[in-house]
Amino acid sequence: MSAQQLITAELRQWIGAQLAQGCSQEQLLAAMQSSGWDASVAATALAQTLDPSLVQPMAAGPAISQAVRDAAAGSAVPEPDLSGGRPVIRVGDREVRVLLSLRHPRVVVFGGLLSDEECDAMVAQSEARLARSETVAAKDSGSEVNAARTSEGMFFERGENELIRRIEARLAALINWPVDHGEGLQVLRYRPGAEYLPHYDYFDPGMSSTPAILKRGGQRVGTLVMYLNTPAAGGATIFPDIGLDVLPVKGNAVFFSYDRPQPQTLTLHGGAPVREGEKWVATKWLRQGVFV
Ligand SMILES: O=C(O)CCC(=O)C(=O)O
Ligand SMILES: [Fe+2]
Repeated sequence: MSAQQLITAELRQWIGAQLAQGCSQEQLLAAMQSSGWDASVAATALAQTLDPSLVQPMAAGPAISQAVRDAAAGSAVPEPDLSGGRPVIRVGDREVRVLLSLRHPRVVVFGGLLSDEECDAMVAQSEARLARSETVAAKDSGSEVNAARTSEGMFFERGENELIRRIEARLAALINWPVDHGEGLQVLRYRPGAEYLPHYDYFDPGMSSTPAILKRGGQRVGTLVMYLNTPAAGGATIFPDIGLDVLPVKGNAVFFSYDRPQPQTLTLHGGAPVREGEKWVATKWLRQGVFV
């Protein structure tokens, strides 16, 4: 059955009544989803109720919030140009290998994105700052303690130094997404036993903190996790919905994108426990707009 067949006049009337009673667009979407409506059908029904002239959910209507439009239509996302079918993409001075390409969810594994020297330099530059962040976290009665993530992390400022600028320019060319739409690179160090439990990288539309976060560049729509070393054992980046494990190999990277902040993107992922040695990654998160 098509989405339009499901969206009856009665459904739109009911949505209208909920809105009239003061229910927010986001609350209504969440309520419809939890009672079994497909997220994009629910968002389309809501968009059409708010603006009955809508033929396509993409059409802009002044009364429709950005979150609802994204849920209905899907956002633009970063995407490497693999159209030539070549196993190697030239970005600037570097040849990056395409090791795996999956359409849904959109996942691409790259080989040789970073040189060994670039990986070592990022580890060296972040190590001192990780040590400092440990001290802060310990003093500050655990505000940074997150049981789901047992790694330690730090952020580079975007464009912070020559190395970071060079890598950011390469990533932007690789996935066709402007440098200024990216957050600063985050480096994580996992010691043996450390892991990152499965999560989504987009901001949960139902959380009260999300609207303020979205003001700084919109939703996250893509992630690139770069491996700065090769752990002796364990530490794969896992995608439980699709049973994919990406083994960390120094200089390689896994990219994935998500056009809406919803589980149907199948982008649930985590870092499996490191069994032996350390694991170092640098993550670049891509936003819809300019990240400030
Ligand atoms: O460490 C990994 O493999 C995953 C990291 C991750 O999910 C993130 O940085 O958002
Ligand atoms: Fe993540």
